[in-house]
Amino acid sequence: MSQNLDSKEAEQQRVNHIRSHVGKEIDALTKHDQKTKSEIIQLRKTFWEDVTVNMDNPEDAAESISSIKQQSELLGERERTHGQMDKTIHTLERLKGSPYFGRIDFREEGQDEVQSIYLGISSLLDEEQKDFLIHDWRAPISSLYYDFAPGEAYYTSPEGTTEGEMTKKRQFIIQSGQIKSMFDTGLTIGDDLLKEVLGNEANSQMKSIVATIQSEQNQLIRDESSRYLVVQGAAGSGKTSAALQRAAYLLYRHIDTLSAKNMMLFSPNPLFNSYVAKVLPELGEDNMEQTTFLQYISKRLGTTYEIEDAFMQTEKLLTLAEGPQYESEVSGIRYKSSLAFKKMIDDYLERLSNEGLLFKQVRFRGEILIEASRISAYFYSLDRTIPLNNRMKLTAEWLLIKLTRLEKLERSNGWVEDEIELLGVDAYQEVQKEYQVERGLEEDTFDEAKYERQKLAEKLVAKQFKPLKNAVKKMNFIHVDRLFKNVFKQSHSSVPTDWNEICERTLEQLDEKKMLFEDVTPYLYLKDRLGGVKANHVIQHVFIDEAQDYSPFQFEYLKLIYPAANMTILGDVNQAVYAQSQHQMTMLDESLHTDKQHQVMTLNKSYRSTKQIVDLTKQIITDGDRIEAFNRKGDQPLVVSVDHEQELDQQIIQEALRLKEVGHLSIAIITKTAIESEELYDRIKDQVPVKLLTKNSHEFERGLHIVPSYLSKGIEFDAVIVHDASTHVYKQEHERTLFYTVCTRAMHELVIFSLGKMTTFLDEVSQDVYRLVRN
Ligand SMILES: Nc1ncnc2c1ncn2[C@@H]1O[C@H](COP(=O)(O)OP(=O)(O)OP(=O)(O)O)[C@@H](O)[C@H]1O
Repeated sequence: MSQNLDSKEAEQQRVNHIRSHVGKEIDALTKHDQKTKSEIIQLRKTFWEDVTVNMDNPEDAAESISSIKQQSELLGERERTHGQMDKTIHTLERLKGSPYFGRIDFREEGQDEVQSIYLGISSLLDEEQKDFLIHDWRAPISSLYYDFAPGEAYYTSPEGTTEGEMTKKRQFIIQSGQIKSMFDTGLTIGDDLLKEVLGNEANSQMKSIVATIQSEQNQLIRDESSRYLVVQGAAGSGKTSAALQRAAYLLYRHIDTLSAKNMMLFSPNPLFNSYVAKVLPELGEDNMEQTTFLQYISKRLGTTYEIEDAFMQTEKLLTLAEGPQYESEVSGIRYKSSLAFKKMIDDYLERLSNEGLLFKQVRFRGEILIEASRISAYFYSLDRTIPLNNRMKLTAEWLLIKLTRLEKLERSNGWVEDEIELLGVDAYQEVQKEYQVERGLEEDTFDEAKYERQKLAEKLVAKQFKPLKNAVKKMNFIHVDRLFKNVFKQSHSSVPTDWNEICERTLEQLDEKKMLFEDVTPYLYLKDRLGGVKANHVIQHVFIDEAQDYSPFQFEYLKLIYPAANMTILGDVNQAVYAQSQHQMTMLDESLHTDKQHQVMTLNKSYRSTKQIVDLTKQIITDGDRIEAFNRKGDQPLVVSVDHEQELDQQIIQEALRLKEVGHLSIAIITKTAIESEELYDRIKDQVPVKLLTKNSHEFERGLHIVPSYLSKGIEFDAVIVHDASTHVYKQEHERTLFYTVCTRAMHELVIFSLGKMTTFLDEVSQDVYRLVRN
């Protein structure tokens, strides 16, 4: 299509041409897809007719298995094609509605011709499959759009760096195939478009930012220079958004080797999981696997312990009054999250390598089959130069051989005979069938009754030994629980001053089969180092959002369980709300990321909130000067002080109704703790339609919500009402980050209430940036 495309009419014609092209592709693909679908239905219907099943002898059985395999491979292949086609049709449909969002004209150095490049969520070739009608936003050349204003520009690709001149940069808003607006810009990404996007009301689900990615975000999205990319970004700077775009970028770049199944996102809570769930599908990609640290550890720990989760821990600490108990609990949490504690466990493991390991007795039907001391003797008889976990594997193999021998002996024990008598008809029939098969092969040399007795005994004992063998395979013969307790019973070369109290509290909990959140990672670390790491080699890329909530110990542990993975680690030290991360080294700490494998980036520009909100929130934290607000205007935040609780409730309700009235679709009343949320909910639920969000909430819709502070992490609302920012609620220095996190959830309006005197965190904020109302 060579034409002068400067006018809106000409651009619209181009859009029409693309739409018709896409329409034809959709029709062709849909036809093809329908054919594939019918084939799948047919294959499923006739699956068993098309395979030959004959189990009469081993050769026939092998042939049958291969025939079933062939048939299921054929079906699998068709199903994959169908899935792929569905995905492509879906992407094409999106292209039909909005084919692209940007255009750049670029003249490569040494060339006369100016190329027009249109950027969309996926690439599209013309009829002859020669020229790109649309370039995928992730293509190397598309980087020009995000990184440069018109003028000299360059991009890098696997072939090297291409320099040239960008002669035009145009942005489009195209909806349902119509150009709603288009404008040329002299900037990197025009502020107008961004302003328009950011000015919209919040959605209950995050959207892709593909049309307005900022240059510094683009660096983050495309960086592949290191194994660990660490991003410290201010609240609302687009860390989560950019991380999801990055996932889409990596999937595009490594299409042959990387799929969504090879990626994992660790997010702060289940609510957040659903909040971000639409971004990748919107970009035409499958969602990666998502989990929270709690979900991961709960799966690993099973039900032996009642696990305290991070929310319970936070709730406990937030409700504890300042005093010695608080100090001592926090000190324990911090120590157990540190690399010093990891070193203590490493030293302990070193000692265990030579002595002190504890094993469980192997018991069967109430009797000891293998004494723990025998297992220990075997373990320590092995060559000590072999690493501990390998010796443990050898011990497990030895145990399995021993169990197999004992299983054979067990068959002639009296109980077996008794239980055979009690077996049902099915068991006898099964053995008789087997008898027929084997007799068929070996003629008449079989004594049927003897055969039956032997087989039944074999099966019966095998069934009962199976759990034992499985337990051995899972390394359950190691007494991890007692070994973990011993960490807190033994002396160590260097311990924190309040070590005795830490030990006492930990042992008390463990004895009650309760596991404190801060003990979970060290416990799993010890377990894995003893019994062999449960490493996941499938995951090639791990995204950790809200990384300020992870300790250095957790970082080391995640590296251990995802040994093949690169990591994108994103967070904001100013939003550290858990005890393990406040005024304490976190996974984000630069000192952990000094070698070549690590790349650290910083995002200081905040896009979520209006300039007026950022002007206030940046003054809450100590190093807020660095934060720059995107210039989007709104009302100054409102700070309202009231004297009585009932009055507070009424004013909150009125304010919520006002915010709704002015058109805000999602409004959150954020309390400090979950208890406060519940209490407030009970008090006002009959007066105003409101929903309560808890740690078990998996989704939220538009409307008015009450949510505790730490669950609002990572998400945003059109308007936020801070329930009570009085000095007795946000009082202690460590609650500053919590207060900052809460206030930064607001996009367009922020209202801060206080029952009585305001938190001192607001004393440091200039009164020019908010409106104060005293009742
Ligand atoms: N380049 C961009 N274009 C359009 N919107 C953007 C851009 N960058 C960020 N945003 C918007 O800003 C808001 C904040 O983004 P996001 O939640 O990714 O920030 P964050 O750094 O993860 O925030 P926090 O740490 O406070 O949770 C979102 O609404 C997002 O869509």
